[in-house]
Order: sequence, then structure tokens, then C-alpha cells
Amino acid sequence: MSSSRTTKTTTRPGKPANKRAGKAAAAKNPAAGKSEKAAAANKPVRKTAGKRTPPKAAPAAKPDLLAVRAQIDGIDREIQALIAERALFAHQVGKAKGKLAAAVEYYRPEREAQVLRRVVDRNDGPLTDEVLVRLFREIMSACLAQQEPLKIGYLGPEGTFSQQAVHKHFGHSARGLPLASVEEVFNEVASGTADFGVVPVENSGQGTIQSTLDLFLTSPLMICGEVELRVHQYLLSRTGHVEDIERVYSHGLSLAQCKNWLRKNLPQAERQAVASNAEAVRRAKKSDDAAAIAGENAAHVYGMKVVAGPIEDRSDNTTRFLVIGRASFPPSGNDRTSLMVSIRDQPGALYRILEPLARRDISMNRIESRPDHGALWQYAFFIDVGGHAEESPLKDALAEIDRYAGDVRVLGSYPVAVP
Ligand SMILES: O=C(O)C(=O)C[C@]1(C(=O)O)C=C[C@@H](O)C=C1
Repeated sequence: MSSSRTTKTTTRPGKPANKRAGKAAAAKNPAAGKSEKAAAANKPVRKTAGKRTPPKAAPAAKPDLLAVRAQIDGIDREIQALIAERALFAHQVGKAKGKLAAAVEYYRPEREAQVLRRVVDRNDGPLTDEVLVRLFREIMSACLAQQEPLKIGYLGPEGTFSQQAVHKHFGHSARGLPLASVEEVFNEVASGTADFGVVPVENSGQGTIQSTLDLFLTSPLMICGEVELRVHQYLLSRTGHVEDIERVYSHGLSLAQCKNWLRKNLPQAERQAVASNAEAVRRAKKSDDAAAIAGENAAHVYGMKVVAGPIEDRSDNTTRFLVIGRASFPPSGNDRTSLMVSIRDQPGALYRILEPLARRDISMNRIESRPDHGALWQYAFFIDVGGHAEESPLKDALAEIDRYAGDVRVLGSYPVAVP
């Protein structure tokens, strides 16, 4: 690949040139400012994206189709060359990390979060942050998979929202391992069969999924990330006719998210909770008088028809998933830490945990108490706070809590979810 490149001027049609983007890239991408030197030192070579002038036309005039497509073809060529070049650099990063045993050792969630935050920061439209983040995640996913794809356990079968969360966080180049239960996800990650797992922990309408939290009481696994997924529920059936439906299958949480819709539109239908939404679709596929509530993609995976949707009662219905793994990762610059604190039933015990956090202005996003399975009347508190356990002020607060208040376990410090 050559280091020289002709630089033309691009302005987006209908938009001024994105100055902020250029500045941010130069400031934040260490390779951007010293591409010549970097090129000499490290082939392959980092090239600067070419710029193009949009066709000159009166604002109301219809653009010439062939001319605009020719521009797009040129841009596509450049994007493709840059993606290939990026993949070569990512391969070099892999080499720089030394000879590591497996793909899991190359994965750097804190670096991925930083890359994606820069994408959001640079974005001046017209595409949304979500769309751009999705594209860049896929690029990083493909770059990482050059070593070997990551194996990610999730609550299967295929077509569940957990699978969507896997794709959202790890991209489509990761290999998903559909498993029968959340507990199995924990087991397969602990045994090393899966590199990471993605497990649901909270829904905006239904609250915490206690059974997932409880698994941390006995598991040594760490939390390495979080994924927020907008959940849209669809009613799927074999015939696609609402009047045929006498039974509705779904996961208990999905039935709860569509309670009002079901009451209004299918008051007579029997509701049956099953292990996953995908399992619901499998069952509904067996007869014409059954339907399932699941994500729209389950209709494609299982060849079902969409009867209605989205049918969730709250339009902002969002599920939060945790990424679980065997290792902890360094700070990303915007992190959250999950703590598990065991407390005896003693006056002031919880206060002694929370006071050092409050005194340092550390924000607390959640506190949840669960009976600790180890002892009667002993409770485990799950607490999410802002910051990384290896960085002050959280580091100092944890040291103080450790000295005076006892049993605190850091379940993990991880990047705050990028949209
Ligand atoms: O920067 C790294 O450590 C890389 O391995 C490169 C890269 C990327 O494509 O940007 C790929 C995978 C990692 O998870 C993080 C980032």
C-alpha cells in the first residue's frame, strides 16, 4: 500500500464541512497527526480520507443521478480501502500485545468504549449516534475476529433479545453460544467454554431481574460491560390472524411488558410463561390457535407472521444486560462499578458503607438488597456507583469501607453503555 494519497475537498451535500470532526480526529487519534512517521515506522500506512466537492447545482435543481452515484462509488472505494487498512493496523495491535493464547486476551472493552465515544463526539449527522456506533462496532468486531472470534454465551435459543444484546455489544463477527438458562451462561463462562456471557439484569418497566443478581452471590465471575437494548415486542403467529389466537406464549417478563395490550386486545386468550421468547415462538409455531410475544427478528428466524407490534405498554421499554467474564479491565474514562456488600443485621451497618461514598460525591445509581444465601438474616446489597475501582475517588472510598465496614466485593468496573 502506498503512503501518498491525493487529497480532494469534500463537503457533504447540503451541509457545511465538519470542522469539529477534523479537529477532534487530529486531537484524539494519535495516528492522525503523525501519519507520515507512523507510515515509515509501521507499514501498513495510515492515509487521510480524501475530500470531494459536491456537484454544483442550484438548490432546487434535481441532482444528476449518475453523477451522484459516481461520487458514492468513489467514497465506497475509499471506505473499503480504509477499512482494510484499519484491519491491518488492528492486526498490528494484536501483535503488539504479544503472543496471547486466545481471542479473549485481545479484547479490550475500555478501548472499544473510547473509540465509540469519539464516534459519537464527532457525529454531526445526518446519521444518528446509534447507527454510527453500530457500524463502528461491526468494524471492531471484524478486526478482532481476525485473531479468532470471541465466543459469547447468552440465553437462547436464537432470536432472543439476549442474542440481540450480544450483537449490539460484540458485533456479528463474535460467535454466539445459545444456552438454556442464565445459570448455564454463568457456568459456561466460568468453565472457559464461552469467553464472555450476556445476561439480562434489569428492565425499565419491570425492575431488577433478581434471579440474575442472585447468581453473583456464588459466582466468582466479573462484570465487564453493560448493554442497553430498546425492546420492541411483537405478537407472532403461524396464520397472522388475531382472531385465531386462543393462547399466547412468552417469557414472563415479556408478558408483563405487554399486559395492558393483551388485556385490551386479547382478553380471552390464555397466557403461558415459558423459558424464553424464542421458546415461545417455537411452541406457537406448532398450532394455528397459538401466538408468541417476541422480538420482530424471531419472526424471520422461525418463519412466523407478525400479527401486531410493537405491543409493549411503554414506548421506552429498555432492558439492561450485563457482560460477564473472568477478568477485570482498566478504566475507560467513563465507568460504572458494581459492588456486592454483605451486611449483618446491625444498626448503622449500611450507613458505614454508604457514607464514605456520599462524602466523596460518588453517585449511586442503584441499591438492591437480597437475602444472602450464606447465613440467616444476613443481606447482600448490590450497589452500582459511578467511577472505576482502580481510580480515585472510588478507590479511596473502597479502601475506607474495607477498613471499617467489612465485606465488600467489587463485581466489576466497566464502561458506561455507549448508545
Ligand atoms: O486497540 C486494541 O487493543 C485492538 O485490539 C484494536 C481494536 C479495534 O479494532 O479498534 C479491536 C479489538 C479490541 O477489543 C479493541 C480495539
